[in-house]
Amino acid sequence: QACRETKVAVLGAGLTGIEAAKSLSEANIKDFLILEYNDEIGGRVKHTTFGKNAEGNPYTIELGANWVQGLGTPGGPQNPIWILAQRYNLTNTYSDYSSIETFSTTGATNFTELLDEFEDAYAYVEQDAGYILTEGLQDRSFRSGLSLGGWKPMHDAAKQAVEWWEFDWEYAFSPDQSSQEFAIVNYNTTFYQFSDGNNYVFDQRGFNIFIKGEASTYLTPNDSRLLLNTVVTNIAYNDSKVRIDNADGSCITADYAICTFSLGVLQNDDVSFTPPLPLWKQQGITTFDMGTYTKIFLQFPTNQVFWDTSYQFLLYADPTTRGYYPVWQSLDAEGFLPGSGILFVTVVDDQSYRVEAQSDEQTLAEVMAVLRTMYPNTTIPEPTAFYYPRWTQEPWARGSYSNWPPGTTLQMHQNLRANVGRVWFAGEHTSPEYFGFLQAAYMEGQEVGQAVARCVLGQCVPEVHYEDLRGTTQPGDYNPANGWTVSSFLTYGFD
Ligand SMILES: Cc1cc2nc3c(=O)[nH]c(=O)nc-3n(C[C@H](O)[C@H](O)[C@H](O)COP(=O)(O)OP(=O)(O)OC[C@H]3O[C@@H](n4cnc5c(N)ncnc54)[C@H](O)[C@@H]3O)c2cc1C
Repeated sequence: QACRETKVAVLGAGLTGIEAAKSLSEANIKDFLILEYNDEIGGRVKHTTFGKNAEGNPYTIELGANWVQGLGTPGGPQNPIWILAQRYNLTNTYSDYSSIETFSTTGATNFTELLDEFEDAYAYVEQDAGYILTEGLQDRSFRSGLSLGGWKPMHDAAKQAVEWWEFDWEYAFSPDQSSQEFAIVNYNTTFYQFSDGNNYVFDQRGFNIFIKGEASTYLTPNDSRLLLNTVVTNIAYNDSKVRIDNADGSCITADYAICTFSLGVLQNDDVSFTPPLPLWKQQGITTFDMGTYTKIFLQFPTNQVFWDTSYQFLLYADPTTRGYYPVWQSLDAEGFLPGSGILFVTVVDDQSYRVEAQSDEQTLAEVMAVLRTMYPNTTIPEPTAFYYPRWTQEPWARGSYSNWPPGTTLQMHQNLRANVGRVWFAGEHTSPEYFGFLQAAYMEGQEVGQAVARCVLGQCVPEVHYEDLRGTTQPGDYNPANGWTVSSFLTYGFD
């Protein structure tokens, strides 16, 4: 069977793929095809309908990305996602992390003073990470830094909850499982460079409207270059061509491919490569971690809302299990969806795997038991709607977003990022600075589109990779060849 031919096959229509094809288009390369597993563009920016409003119509809730993280300051650099959020008029509200009520097994219990204690230790970790980076020292775990900074939660449930809120809730992994150096880099490049604000998006058209908007700047409605419902199964490559085979038996031949599949998809062999990827590339893929972040949504009868709706966040300290239904968010709050009766709780990592493996009924029973512990003297009704996604079970995502384990280097990451001949790789996971965030996908998409456009125009510059890894990164290696574009010590946006 003859394969459909194109110059560039863009694999995946998440933010990275849509930005990559936009860059190709801007370089006047219009001969590309975008192949996408799902029936719409947007990837991990994904919503569903949930519950009912007063008129009986469903609400839209975000299952994946929910915040614009790090906005911008006047005169300072702007987060490109914040610019797009404004361009496409996304409905959003500032998340006020000081609007938090804390709970233990005896109900509301104020332990917010522990937040300051954690932040004192965090200041130590920041400084230590700075030494590691500027002196070319060995990276360690974030836990090691926190302990040296005097933060030792041990068996203190409240401290464990505070640590989870301050760390796991962002990285989807514990401090033990995370790089000290690169967790700080990741925080600084977004929140010190742009600004320390997070705005929660609850646009009823869905957050992915901005990605569709970006696509519409170069794709016509029903553009024949966008192939939805197309599941890639194999990527074959040699010195002159790439061939893509799909589950429906169709195939594409291209001069170049841009693979934007998530780290989880690459790690789980959902897509095979012929020949198998070289060892250095496989090492890059297996070294980094794919996290899972699960939001569990409940809607209660609006006349029986039992929590204090003046708070945005509720933090529960479970006495035995760290990360057991710890952070609750109220959407029934001023500036969000008042009167909605919607509350959601987030779990990550091993707790996510656990709830993914059990039935909705089992999870609901656990969630309700926790709520009844948090509000011991209150009658709590059963919810009228209940829903959560199972991210690791989605063959097109296999988790939520990537993280760097302890002891990592920029060179290890460059092996995850670098092209293998005519196959280029990009996604949130290929950004060494903004990994996990939408801005990572945006910038890496643009970058890879420009790089492949140069190839098509006969000026190809392959990306560097490293056959031998030596365990540390020397200061001069923090350069664009390794994907490093801004200093992680910029402080435009922090007060
Ligand atoms: C639960 C959750 C919460 C998050 N919260 C935030 C947040 O608040 N703020 C923030 O900035 N970021 C957040 N993120 C991260 C953000 O969503 C990602 O960084 C970003 O969407 C990644 O874009 P991408 O294009 O790199 O990957 P993706 O969006 O995964 O795009 C890859 C595309 O490839 C397609 N694909 C995969 N396999 C195949 C195949 N075999 N064949 C064809 N197509 C395939 C997929 O369907 C997908 O559309 C969150 C993510 C999750 C999951």
